[in-house]
Amino acid sequence: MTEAILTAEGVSKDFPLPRSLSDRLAGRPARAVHALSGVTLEVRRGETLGIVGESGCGKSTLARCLVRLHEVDGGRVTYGGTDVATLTGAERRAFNRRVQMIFQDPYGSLNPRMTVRQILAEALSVHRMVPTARIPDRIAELLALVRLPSDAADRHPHAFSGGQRQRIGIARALSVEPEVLVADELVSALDVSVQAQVVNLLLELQERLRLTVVFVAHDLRLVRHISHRVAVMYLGKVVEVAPTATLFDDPRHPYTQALLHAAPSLDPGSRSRRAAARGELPSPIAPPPGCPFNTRCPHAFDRCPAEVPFLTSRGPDHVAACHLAAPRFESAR
Ligand SMILES: Nc1ncnc2c1ncn2[C@@H]1O[C@H](COP(=O)(O)OP(=O)(O)OP(=O)(O)O)[C@@H](O)[C@H]1O
Repeated sequence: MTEAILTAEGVSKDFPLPRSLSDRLAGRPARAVHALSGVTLEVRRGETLGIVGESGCGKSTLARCLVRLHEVDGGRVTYGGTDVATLTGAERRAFNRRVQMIFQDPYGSLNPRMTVRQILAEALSVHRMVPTARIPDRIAELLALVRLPSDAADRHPHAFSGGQRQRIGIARALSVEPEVLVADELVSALDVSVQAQVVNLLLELQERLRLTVVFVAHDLRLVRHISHRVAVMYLGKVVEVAPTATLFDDPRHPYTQALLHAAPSLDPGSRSRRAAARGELPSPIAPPPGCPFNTRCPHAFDRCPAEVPFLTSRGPDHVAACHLAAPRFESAR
């Protein structure tokens, strides 16, 4: 089995809510959005790990914790076995270089006043990736790597289409020779035809450069196409992780089953999305006790609201957090 390069171990992240005057006068305690509650997940060297789940389940928060854009409130994130919260100075800079995030919105992350050459030169110089004299050649190599023409270097981001801007974002991330790319909804804002091109480019780069990729998306078709393994999140928790084919052919968690059932048809023109399960998604401010899915689960029984299910083995490399047919005495992960 491949080594874990990046891990979340019991990671929790809360976002405190502003306390109103009436709350304070009434002595009501401060409340918070529990975006992540005890998330445990490993990212293995050289794999593409897909992370899926309904809007608001904590995918982006987890991605940001993995690259340390958020500090965690509980648990820890490790990189190469070291708690990333303990990294300072040169070690922190090395982590920032080796673990890169690519964002959904290239408008927001590419400086509109800089040319592509300036954007890439800045990334190359900040981390002193190549001698100054080598920068022009390296920029040409990076543009070729993401299949942009060499004259792209002297244009500004607004001169490009959405898909091309995402290629610039990928080139910038690759300029610092990362080990891990965390892509958060990389292609959600793009047209379906362009999505496939950018995802196929990422797939090719992942294999060619032996990158480790965390691919956060709500589009199950894309996740299935690109991922070696898939983690399913619900209300701030990971509820199932399995190799891609296993997850899609033999989902064990009732939430995963509902999510796959509700997925839009494989017709690429169809972007319709149904709710993944009956009933309302509970508020992450007050998640239900026990299994987070118990209020919507068609199989819930008395143990479900009473006891939090841990991830337990369901087959080779396959875990799910569900009391149904869960081996009772298996150790919690
Ligand atoms: N900076 C923040 N401040 C307050 N609440 C936040 C913040 N970031 C996320 N949240 C809340 O945390 C919860 C999880 O959000 P997150 O964006 O991680 O989910 P997501 O699965 O990525 O959703 P989406 O697919 O819509 O991006 C949501 O209830 C969200 O409103």
